[in-house]
Amino acid sequence: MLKIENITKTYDNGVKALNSVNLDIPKGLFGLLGPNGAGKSSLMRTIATLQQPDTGSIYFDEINVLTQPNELRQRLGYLPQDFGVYPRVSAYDLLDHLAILKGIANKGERKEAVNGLLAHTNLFQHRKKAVSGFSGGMRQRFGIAQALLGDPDLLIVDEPTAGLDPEERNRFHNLLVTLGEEKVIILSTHIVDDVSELCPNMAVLGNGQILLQGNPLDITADLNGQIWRKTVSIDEAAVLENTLPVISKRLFAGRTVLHVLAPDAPEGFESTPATLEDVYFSTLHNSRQTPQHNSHLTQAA
Ligand SMILES: Nc1ncnc2c1ncn2[C@@H]1O[C@H](COP(=O)(O)OP(=O)(O)OP(=O)(O)O)[C@@H](O)[C@H]1O
Repeated sequence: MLKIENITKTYDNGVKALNSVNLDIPKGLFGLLGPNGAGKSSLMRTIATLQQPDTGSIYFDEINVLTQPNELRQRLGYLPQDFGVYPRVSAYDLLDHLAILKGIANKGERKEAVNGLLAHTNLFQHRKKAVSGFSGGMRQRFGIAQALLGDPDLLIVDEPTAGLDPEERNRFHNLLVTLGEEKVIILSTHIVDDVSELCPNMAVLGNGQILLQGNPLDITADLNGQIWRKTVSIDEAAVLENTLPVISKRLFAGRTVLHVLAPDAPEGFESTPATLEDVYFSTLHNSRQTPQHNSHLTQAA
């Protein structure tokens, strides 16, 4: 269990990236969802002991993450958002090199670990190819392979599926689900489907604050009966946006589909089942309307 309490971080330029963040993260896949600039990477880097917060504490089981960073690193695997190491050396050699850096000194043990991880991430048949020639999906799977060196029980993956094609994304999801059976995995993303497909627990981070947390099914069910849909022209959408609480606007077959959050149906709108995307957009919408009252949106996990 990872316990995050009252984490706050203001950078030297005055940006308050994290504002009293509290989270309890159990074993399994945990989705941390938020728009660009919400503070996800700041939180991931703090948990990964790469930067210190101004206030607060983080415990992973009995380890005090902020005062015992080396102990945490022994149990941590991290795939950063900008894992940019793609040299012209083979996947096997690069992973072997990273295994040495991770402290796996014994040659036989290292060979077993490296081959095992390449097989686990479906890269064994590509082990002799240069990582620089890998596709986006293969690179991300290689990134996971390096994060899994030393068999960590806390795994942090920051925006891992951005830029992957649907097949690669699916394969990557299946890999995460298998790993989630025995580890705490934090998946930081701005892609709602990543969370709805994978995570039994999640939180929404906006403007450095936890706006909502819980089980995706439960928090989605809470909105049922309050989401209304209408397909309109672009001009009509602009008018309705000024008069109704529109939480999302997306294109479908060249037309605009509006979703509105309201207790009763606005004229011409029909009921539609709530989705996690509705939850996400309505949470962000509400926090923008009343930024000073964000705390009332937080639900118990
Ligand atoms: N080292 C830094 N120095 C100053 N400001 C920073 C630094 N790192 C991040 N920020 C700012 O802190 C805020 C949160 O950024 P962060 O990268 O944590 O968000 P994010 O949710 O991961 O978004 P993204 O997906 O765009 O990276 C942003 O306003 C960003 O510009």
